[in-house]
Amino acid sequence: MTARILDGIALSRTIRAEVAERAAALTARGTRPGLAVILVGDSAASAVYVRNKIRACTEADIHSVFDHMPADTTEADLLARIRELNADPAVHGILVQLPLPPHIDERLVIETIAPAKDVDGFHLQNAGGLLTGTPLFRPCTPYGVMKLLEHAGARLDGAEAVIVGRSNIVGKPQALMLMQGGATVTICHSRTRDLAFHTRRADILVAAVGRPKMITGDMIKPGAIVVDVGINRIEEGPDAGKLCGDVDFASAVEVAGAITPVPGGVGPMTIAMLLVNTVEAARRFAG
Ligand SMILES: Nc1nc2c(c(=O)[nH]1)N[C@@H](CN(C=O)c1ccc(C(=O)N[C@@H](CCC(=O)O)C(=O)O)cc1)CN2
Ligand SMILES: [Mg+2]
Repeated sequence: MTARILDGIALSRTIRAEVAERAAALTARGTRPGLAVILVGDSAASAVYVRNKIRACTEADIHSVFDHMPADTTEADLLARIRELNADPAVHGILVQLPLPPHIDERLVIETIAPAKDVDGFHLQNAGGLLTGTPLFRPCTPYGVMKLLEHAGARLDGAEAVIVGRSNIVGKPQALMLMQGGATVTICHSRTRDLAFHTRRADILVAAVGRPKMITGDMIKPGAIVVDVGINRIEEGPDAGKLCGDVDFASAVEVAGAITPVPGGVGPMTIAMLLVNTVEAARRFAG
């Protein structure tokens, strides 16, 4: 049996159209939603993601401010810019593209963003809010995964969910969201013994480990929903330059019940949920 493909491009389009309607309604009431995006340095991948975020804002008629700062920007200058944006009433969401150059303390940068404008959901107040069930904003990638699962009709209550990866921006918040949805959650990581033992038990398997094609079909329970968060560029061979996920799609698609592709799965949802959070920030600002 071949798995159903969970199309993140189609769902993200629907969500972005809804966001555009909400943004227009807020603008008509005097608050045009605004997002500030800061990119530090010259990473080609980050530049693509940031460009796509700005384009998505334009399409939804959300005001955007883009600051491209040089790679040698000092931490103090970056923090000063964030403080300016914190005070700017035309900006409701602030996003600093990660990763940052190594001389800048990522945690300090995130903690400098006003929690009410932290549309990435990375600030400690939002991370703590997610832990207790009341965040202002949820991190966009795991939030997008939840929307994909909802759209796929996935039953979370009582399901075995296994996440491979324990990052602050995907693995950990994903675990909390799935647990709050009623799933029994296991988080696997680089020190997990017998990874396949865990992944084969998963009704819902989320791969967010950053290792190309690491999850193969034999590691998947027949009929499982497989969500691939990985975005890896293939370095060599006939597919050099193409993207692949953390899941070996060719073998996984023969076993899973449903699966997200890479590209075209979780990635577009990340951007859609950023717009959702931005409009929500503006709605709260407008009261
Ligand atoms: N401040 C943040 N930094 C980073 C985040 C984040 O949510 N906030 N997440 C990732 C990168 N990311 C968003 O910033 C992101 C990555 C990939 C995609 C995407 O749409 N991918 C496409 C393929 C795009 C391509 O061709 O390269 C897909 O999967 O179809 C969107 C957002 C790290 N940094
Ligand atoms: Mg650093």
